[in-house]
Amino acid sequence: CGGDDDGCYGPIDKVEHVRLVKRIQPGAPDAPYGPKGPLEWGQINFMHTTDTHGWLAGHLKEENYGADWGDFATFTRRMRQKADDLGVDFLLVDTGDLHDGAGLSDATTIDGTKSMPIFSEIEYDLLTIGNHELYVTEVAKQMFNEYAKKWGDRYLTSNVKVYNDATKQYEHVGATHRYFTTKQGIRIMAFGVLFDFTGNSNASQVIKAKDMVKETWFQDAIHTDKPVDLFVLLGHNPVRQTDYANTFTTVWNEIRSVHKNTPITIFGGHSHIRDFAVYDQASVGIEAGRYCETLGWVSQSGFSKCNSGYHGAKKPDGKKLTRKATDNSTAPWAYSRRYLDWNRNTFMYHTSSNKNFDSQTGLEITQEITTARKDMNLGEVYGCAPETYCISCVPFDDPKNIFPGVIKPAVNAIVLNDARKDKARMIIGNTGAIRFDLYKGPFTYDDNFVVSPFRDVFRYIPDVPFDKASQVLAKLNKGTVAKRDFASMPIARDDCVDPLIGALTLRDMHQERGIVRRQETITPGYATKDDWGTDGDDTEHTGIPNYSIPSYWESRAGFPTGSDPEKVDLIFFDFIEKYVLQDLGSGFTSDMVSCYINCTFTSQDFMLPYAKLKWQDNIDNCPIGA
Ligand SMILES: O=c1ccn([C@@H]2O[C@H](COP(=O)(O)O)[C@@H](O)[C@H]2O)c(=O)[nH]1
Ligand SMILES: [Zn+2]
Ligand SMILES: [Zn+2]
Repeated sequence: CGGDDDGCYGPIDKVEHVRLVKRIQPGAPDAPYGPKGPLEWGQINFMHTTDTHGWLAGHLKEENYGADWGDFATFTRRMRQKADDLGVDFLLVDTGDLHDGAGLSDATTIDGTKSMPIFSEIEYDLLTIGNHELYVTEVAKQMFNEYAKKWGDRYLTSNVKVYNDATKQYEHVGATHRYFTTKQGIRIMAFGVLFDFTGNSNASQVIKAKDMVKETWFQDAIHTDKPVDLFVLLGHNPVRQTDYANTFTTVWNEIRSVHKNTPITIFGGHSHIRDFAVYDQASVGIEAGRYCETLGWVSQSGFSKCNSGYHGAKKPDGKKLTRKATDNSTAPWAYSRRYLDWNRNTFMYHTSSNKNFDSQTGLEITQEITTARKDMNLGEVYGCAPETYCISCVPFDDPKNIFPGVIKPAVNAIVLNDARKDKARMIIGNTGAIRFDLYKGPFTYDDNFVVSPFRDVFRYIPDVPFDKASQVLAKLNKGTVAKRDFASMPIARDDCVDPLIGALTLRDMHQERGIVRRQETITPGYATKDDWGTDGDDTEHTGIPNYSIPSYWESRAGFPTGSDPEKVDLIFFDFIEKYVLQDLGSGFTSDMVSCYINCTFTSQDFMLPYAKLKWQDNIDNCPIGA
């Protein structure tokens, strides 16, 4: 086990490369199970990213999601070129949540200082803002002052304003909307709508969708005299209409009330799932998962000289799209959708690029990531985790679940105020603060942020009667704080083949050339079910078990043996302080709450000391395990 070549980490001084997993080379024997067939190109083609949360280095411990931002840059350039060759349109869209999930974005004093310049090297056509750009004032200002300016009218924040220190007013971060004509003549009106988010700092304002649609600029935009061939609705906003956070429907209804037949194509996010929802025969929406695991693909045809300004000449080798949004559609629009696994094998396959895949720009971006990771010591190993612990692949009380397996023992051991160490204590957190599974093997500085990226301060109320404190967890879990809907997370499914894709010929050709090499077994991963069924995943997977977990966890320490204490120190993240106080009930007020260790000790600070304390066995010879 001596470095990145054999798939293992070395000791600290050797871990300095971004490529902790092997680079997948064409035809390599361990290349992951590959895409099922070529993409169906339409007259307009979209690639979609969302909820990247700083994962620009790719998944260093999961080969199937191992491509980095440099590989992605190369892929997007090649796809754009391919679109030009086919004489069709290609638009690249991102729907926000750029921070909070990886060391590259979160290990700097202000989130994003290193990751955002790298993120913005991709030439997106349309972008919008996520809630994670609004929790922290400095981050909101960074978006307003730097990236909104850089992205100009491509950055659509229809219902989000940030306080401008110069004008002393709240102003839209980016543009409210964009009207533009594509290379091939499609005239688009686009909006970018964040769900009705309320957890933002006072540096920003989020206008509720129901109010936004009444605003003059919006009414003017949907009543424009200019011809609109296609509405594009992007948003950090779940596409599924039944999701508690969905406000696309409000905006969609307003557009539809004016434009009965104009197609509306939607790009969503926030719920971290792969999803595709059919709104009506002229409207579909896609959501491209999370954390640089998924790249969403939607293509659309049906534009003609009679119904649009389209003048493109789709070349005969592009496959004609035939799938309508609904079975009984009489509209001219046909679509395809696909969820691509984020790895080099996928990227090479879809660009038929074999050994020539890499581009100078892509390699330079990879190098920037490598340098940034090195400067930030992200590869530094703090311990050797003895097991893999997951958030939801086993039941919540299973020893291999990350909460009983790691988080509770870690806070019990590390979150301790010396002056109060003799007091019994209860620590309560929201499960949503723990963001990713922890893999057996080297636990790096980066992994600290991957597992627990937020700077949520541990606060407490001293000496809370145990009978009151012990009721809080159950009340929180019954309460109003919205729980993420995991309904369409990975599920097992039957084998399936998209009947409309004449894929095998080209695929076989690729296999002969060694671009894709199939493994004997299908690997675990996303097995998505959406409004069109189960044929959306570009690479088939067996699915991963997904157990529902409660919204909150609790851990107890320093309790007397065999009995309950009279009083406890009740410790919790400041992020949930409001709800804890509500559930404690009368007699408990915010002036009773103070920082537990100090006001800078946060949820970013307990995992590294725990790894140093508990996971030192095999530290110099620590293989990555399953
Ligand atoms: O300071 C924070 C901020 C957020 N959270 C958790 O994150 C989710 C929202 O994440 P999305 O990626 O937007 O879905 C929020 O519900 C919290 O669970 C946090 O714990 N601390
Ligand atoms: Zn997110
Ligand atoms: Zn979000």
